[in-house]
Amino acid sequence: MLGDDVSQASVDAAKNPGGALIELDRIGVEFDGVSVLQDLSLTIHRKDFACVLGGSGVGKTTLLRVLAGLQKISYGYLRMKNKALRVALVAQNPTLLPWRTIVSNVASGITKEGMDKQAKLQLAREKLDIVGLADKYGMYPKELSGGMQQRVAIARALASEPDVILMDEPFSALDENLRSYLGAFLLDLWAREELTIVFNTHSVEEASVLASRALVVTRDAERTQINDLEQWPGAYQEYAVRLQQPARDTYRTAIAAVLGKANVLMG
Ligand SMILES: Nc1ncnc2c1ncn2[C@@H]1O[C@H](COP(=O)(O)OP(=O)(O)OP(=O)(O)O)[C@@H](O)[C@H]1O
Repeated sequence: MLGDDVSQASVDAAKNPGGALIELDRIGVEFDGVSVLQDLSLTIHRKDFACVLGGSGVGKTTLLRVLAGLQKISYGYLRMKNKALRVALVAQNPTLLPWRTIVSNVASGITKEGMDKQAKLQLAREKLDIVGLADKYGMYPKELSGGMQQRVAIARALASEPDVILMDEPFSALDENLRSYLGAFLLDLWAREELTIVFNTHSVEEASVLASRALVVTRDAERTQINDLEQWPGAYQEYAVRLQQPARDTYRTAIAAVLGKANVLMG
């Protein structure tokens, strides 16, 4: 039994060596007096790959917008690890500028002050290399497939060198094969670059593969709750089994074999 805040804090620190980056403390969001999020608490830790599941309209996008600082909260507290914490958002559809080349689109995501154009383009090329589009710098969005365009959007998010990347159903508009491929790709990137990701999805399958933490949002008349999927009874339970480490490791080994980077994923 934990008697005080200090012992709770030390348990949390041991469980989450990455430390808390963003904390929502009993927050609420109302639109014209209608509650969308109520009394919701959530902590995002460094190196989380947190997948957020929940029915349509439960408030997942609103939650991401709160974490991104784009949506004002009506009450409660939002705490960031520090004022300089950077957050990037990747939307469901890659909103690239059609008249700009890929590298220029990625460079447009760079927020660091004092960088000249050449330095920005160099950084953009590096990010495109990371997402496997080194040979596409000079192309235009319409010349790329949907999956490639979404990788450009990910590169643009990476270019802002964010502490947290928020992704709102980023692969849901893509076909099943591409979706699996990009899921594997993102998992590899997360491990390699030590990213912190919050990822909204409708797919329990997708969450059970990607998540280091899978969260389920539910709401009743008084509260919006967000719980770890492992603790969630009922419909999600059968999937929770897949989140257990041996199954995840097996899956990752398979992905790693495909990507030829077993050492990275399993390291
Ligand atoms: N700007 C807004 N003004 C008024 N109501 C809004 C606004 N944005 C969202 N809502 C309402 O808030 C609720 C939650 O919307 P949100 O998009 O966050 O849900 P969601 O879980 O992401 O849904 P989906 O999975 O279908 O994308 C919905 O009822 C929506 O109509």
